[in-house]
Amino acid sequence: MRRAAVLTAGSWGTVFAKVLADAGARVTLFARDRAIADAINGRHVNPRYLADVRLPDLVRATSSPERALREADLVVLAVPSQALRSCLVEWAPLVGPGAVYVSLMKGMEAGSSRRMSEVIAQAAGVGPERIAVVSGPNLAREIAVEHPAATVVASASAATAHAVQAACWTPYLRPYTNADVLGCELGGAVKNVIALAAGMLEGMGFGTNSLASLITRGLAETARLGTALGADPMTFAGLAGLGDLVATCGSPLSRNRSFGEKLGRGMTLDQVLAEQRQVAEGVRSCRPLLALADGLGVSMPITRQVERVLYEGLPPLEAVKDLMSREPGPEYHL
Ligand SMILES: NC(=O)c1ccc[n+]([C@@H]2O[C@H](COP(=O)([O-])OP(=O)(O)OC[C@H]3O[C@@H](n4cnc5c(N)ncnc54)[C@H](O)[C@@H]3O)[C@@H](O)[C@H]2O)c1
Ligand SMILES: O=P(O)(O)OC[C@H](O)CO
Repeated sequence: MRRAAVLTAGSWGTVFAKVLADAGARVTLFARDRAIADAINGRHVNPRYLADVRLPDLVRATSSPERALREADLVVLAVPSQALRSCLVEWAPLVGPGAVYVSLMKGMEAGSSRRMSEVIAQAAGVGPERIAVVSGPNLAREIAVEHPAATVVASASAATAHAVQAACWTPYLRPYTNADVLGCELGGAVKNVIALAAGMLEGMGFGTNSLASLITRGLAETARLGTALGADPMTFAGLAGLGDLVATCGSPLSRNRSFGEKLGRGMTLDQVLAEQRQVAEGVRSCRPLLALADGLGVSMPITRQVERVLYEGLPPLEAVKDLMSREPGPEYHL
């Protein structure tokens, strides 16, 4: 039987712990708040993030990272992307030799523009064969109540990808493998920025044509950056690209979309941040993505406008006007 540690017990970590247990693993979920760990052990619910879904008996919780990581052969990481590096400074020395790291995160590190698998490799000092990334259209709430969905397990090592695939295959979650770690991670990070824009459109009262145009052109700029970095263009037509973009931009369950919707209704960045209880990764990933694009001379006009709304106070309607008034060009250009 596999032994998995999931760090931490936020929305997706808690639901993924359920997935792993439903697929047969013994799971220890690390909750920073001891009251959450006690509730999971006593009542099988996470009262903060998933109060109405019973977690399987195979999920146990602890507020000690050492206890969570002891004997784990899968180390599943679900923290806000900006916190990962400092978490690993504490956690990596507690991880056993040979354990596989699984990233559930969809963000880019501010300052370095590194992807989460790159942060893991660097901060934990492990090779790419010991790292996998799980990404796809996986709104935690829907997976929690077992609505059928698919996802991607990406790793540079086929053996690692297959092992993680087997570890999270349940009747309601169908994992596919992919060797393109870069493309899968970029798809997950950029879709959060595009979902902020989708929310803004909703907040401003625009309709389905606007949303479909945004999703399609958002995918175009994702693929432009990805291929310039060396990703497989096919990845962006898959679950971690188009699939996740459609799910996140279209669902009121998305934190990024909801965040954008508030901006679209006229709230400021600080006002929305003050209300936000869960992470909206696009807010902090926007600039590191643009830094990558600028370094390569890649155009990402939607991401650029989202950044201006977030950090320059540009009214969302002005951002739309700027996007629409650019010189029209061919649909496809690299
Ligand atoms: N929720 C989803 O539907 C979903 C689905 C797929 C991927 N993801 C990705 O998973 C990652 C985690 O998202 P989430 O939904 O679980 O977020 P969340 O906001 O629900 O939970 C974040 C968790 O991280 C912990 N945390 C916050 N700051 C921390 C810090 N400084 N150090 C250590 N732990 C800290 C919190 O205690 C909490 O347990 C994100 O990158 C997100 O994009 C989320
Ligand atoms: O709630 P969001 O916006 O972080 O999106 C959640 C997942 O990434 C959807 O696949």
